[in-house]
Amino acid sequence: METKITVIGAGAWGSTLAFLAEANGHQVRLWSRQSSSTLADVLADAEIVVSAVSMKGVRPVVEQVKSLEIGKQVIFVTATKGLDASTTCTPSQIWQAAFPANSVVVLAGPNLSKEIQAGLPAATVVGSHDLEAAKLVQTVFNSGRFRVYTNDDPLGVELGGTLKNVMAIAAGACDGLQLGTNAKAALVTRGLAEIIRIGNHWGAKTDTFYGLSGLGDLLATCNSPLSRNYQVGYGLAIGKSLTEILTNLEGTAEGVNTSQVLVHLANQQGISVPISSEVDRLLQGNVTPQAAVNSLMLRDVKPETHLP
Ligand SMILES: NC(=O)C1=CN([C@@H]2O[C@H](COP(=O)(O)OP(=O)(O)OC[C@H]3O[C@@H](n4cnc5c(N)ncnc54)[C@H](O)[C@@H]3O)[C@@H](O)[C@H]2O)C=CC1
Ligand SMILES: O=C(CO)COP(=O)(O)O
Repeated sequence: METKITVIGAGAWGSTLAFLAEANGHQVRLWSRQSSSTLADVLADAEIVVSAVSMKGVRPVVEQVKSLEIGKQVIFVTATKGLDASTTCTPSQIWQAAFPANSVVVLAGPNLSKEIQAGLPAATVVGSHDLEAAKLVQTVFNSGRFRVYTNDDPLGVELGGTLKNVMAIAAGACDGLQLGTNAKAALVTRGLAEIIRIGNHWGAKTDTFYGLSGLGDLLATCNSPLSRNYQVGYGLAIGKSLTEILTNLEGTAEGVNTSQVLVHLANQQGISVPISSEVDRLLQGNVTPQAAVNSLMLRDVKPETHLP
């Protein structure tokens, strides 16, 4: 059945999601700030609204959409991976607060857009408290090149995709410093433990982080030079400045903002986040990449668990 879909945000990810839905025979409208049509035009009679703007655009876009007449049956799908700098909310929390009567679905997974655009196979997760809405979104995007799973823990799906960006910066730095495969494996494994610790504290399920949107996305972005977050860490480790890296970066590296918001929140709430703290210090220019490694290696010894 053909569904009317509007994708907001025509960056790398929004364009890819629009392409995938269109390839499945749906009627897709792609909107960006540069579009000649208004948001009101492209949202008229939309059944599914997909938001793929970067984190800084979420609140302004939500405010614009809120000023329009949106029916309760419209499903919102959020594909942004970040935390709001001023409120620390996740994108789905912002959408749900603005549209309490609508279903909100989170889409996240190991989805480097350039690989998907090149026709390579990938899988993703759609998480929602409304499983019927998640199933509809699953059928809209699922295909032989893009396998879509459902999940009933949207917060876990969203936090997996968001927090791994911080670890991808660390992994890029690890490779930039040429620390080897053992170090990288240790970093990614302890990075997952840190993500689970934070996620549990905020109410997400442990199991979700072992899925595609957690471990899956962590593996993809920590191992691929296509990841913008990885590129940030790599660049810092080979001596580039953050300003220089971000100026030349193709698109958005959400982990830069996420690290800051996350570490601030974790300190307030007493959650132990050693890797994220070193990433944040590195991004702020308060530690060298090698000193950050030393600091992590020389922490007090402890049992192997995701608990603090
Ligand atoms: N590129 C990728 O491989 C993937 C990206 N993501 C996530 O999707 C989000 C977008 O990523 P990309 O498309 O790669 O970034 P991008 O930098 O290519 O595009 C960002 C888009 O957001 C729009 N935007 C920003 N502020 C706005 C505002 N105030 N109003 C309206 N639009 C605004 C920009 O115009 C642009 O179209 C990020 O949160 C990213 O983490 C998720 C999965 C894969
Ligand atoms: O989230 C992504 C892949 O799943 C994209 O990663 P980057 O934002 O680091 O490029």
